[in-house]
Amino acid sequence: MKKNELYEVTCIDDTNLAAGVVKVEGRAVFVPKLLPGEKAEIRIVKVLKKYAFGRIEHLIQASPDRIEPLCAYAKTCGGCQLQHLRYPAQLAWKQRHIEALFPEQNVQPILAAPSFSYYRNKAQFPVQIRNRQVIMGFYRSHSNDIVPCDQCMIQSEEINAIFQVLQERLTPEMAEGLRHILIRTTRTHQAQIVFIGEHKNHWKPLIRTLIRRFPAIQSIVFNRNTRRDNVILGSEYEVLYGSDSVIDQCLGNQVKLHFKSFYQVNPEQMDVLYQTAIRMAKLEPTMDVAELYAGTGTIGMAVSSHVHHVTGVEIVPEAVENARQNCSLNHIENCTYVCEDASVFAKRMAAKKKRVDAVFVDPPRKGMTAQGIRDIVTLQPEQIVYISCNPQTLARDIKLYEQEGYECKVIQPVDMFPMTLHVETVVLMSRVDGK
Ligand SMILES: C[S@@+](CC[C@H](N)C(=O)[O-])C[C@H]1O[C@@H](n2cnc3c(N)ncnc32)[C@H](O)[C@@H]1O
Repeated sequence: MKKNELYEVTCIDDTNLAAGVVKVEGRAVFVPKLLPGEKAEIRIVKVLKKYAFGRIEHLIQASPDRIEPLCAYAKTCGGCQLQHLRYPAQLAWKQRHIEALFPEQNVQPILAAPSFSYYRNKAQFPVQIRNRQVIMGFYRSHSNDIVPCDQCMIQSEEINAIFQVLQERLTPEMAEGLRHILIRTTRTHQAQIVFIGEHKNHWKPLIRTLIRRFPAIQSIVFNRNTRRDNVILGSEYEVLYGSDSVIDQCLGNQVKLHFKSFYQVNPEQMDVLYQTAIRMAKLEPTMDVAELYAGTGTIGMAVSSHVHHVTGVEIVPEAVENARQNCSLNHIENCTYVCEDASVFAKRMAAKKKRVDAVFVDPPRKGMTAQGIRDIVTLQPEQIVYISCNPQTLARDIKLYEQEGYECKVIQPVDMFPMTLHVETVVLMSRVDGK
């Protein structure tokens, strides 16, 4: 097999990155977006020792699950990977991949999102200047090239509208030193814009236009980031209009959100996710609960009415401040928030012999460390509810919990991210008796 050769193939399987798998001369070839059962002519683009990569030249026989993507940029933009699949087929794809990762477990049918377009409340647009022109959009897959686009079909309509004005008005002088523009919108019709870059520019006329056109804007911030890595936000910032936060609503609670605080990106499915987690845990009014990786306290606040006390732990100081403010905004008196590493907190609580009946953990994509899991286990909670946005790290971590004396009762996938490969999963684990 050589680069550039053409082959007629039938797709026999697919990977968790939505690449079809075909066999050519006994060797596996991975072909992005080719679906199982499809016949296609493919061109070999890269040959390695044990496998190769190809791309679809033309489809000979398309799957009934295939559709023409709704988004004009689906072929070039790396943001969505499943636009070529009907929504029910996207759900089936996610279900199949989760079941393959957890073959022995009780995996429930995935909870579908009520809408598969315009659902996201936060976008981070990279900004570059090319040939004296400002380029904004999303990254091409596996690249730092920006695919310029004037709208995104998974971002909220408000984000698209603000983005369009920024595209019209942002001159190369204004964009000099800028790296990203973050836009966040809320269900309460508030909006926030964060200009992220090395230095401020003359943005006053642009800001005047934005706030005149969009009364929803409550917060415009400049965030200085001079780092050379791919971390988007820097530490220093200056409020240019309004405040550094917006206020949203989640399950009847007001949620103050600093621009540095994490918040779920699909608000409708956020409610479903948290309700699922609360329903799974058998909560009782006498229970003391820990909420690890708490963000702005959204889970803890929703849990608080079912239990005696919630202690939340979060490492980002602004999010901890939000969690505390959110409890006062909502007159919740049985939640306490601590700014600390989750596993240091667990170790400290175990040393104090603090009783914890149930633990909610919701770590970032990289999941937990083995030591973090051992530290949580030293608290010996009856139940652990693990919320994860990365099934691979979740599968790894569940094995560690099982080795530490917990059993996995139920796994509930929730589709938080239609059109993309990503999926959120809630798992209930309980302590095996006698350990
Ligand atoms: C996936 S978010 C979940 C936040 C929150 N539960 C929610 O649903 O909005 C993970 C959170 O963990 C926090 N975090 C990351 N590393 C941490 C650590 N070592 N200890 C405590 N919190 C951490 C992040 O700042 C982020 O707020």
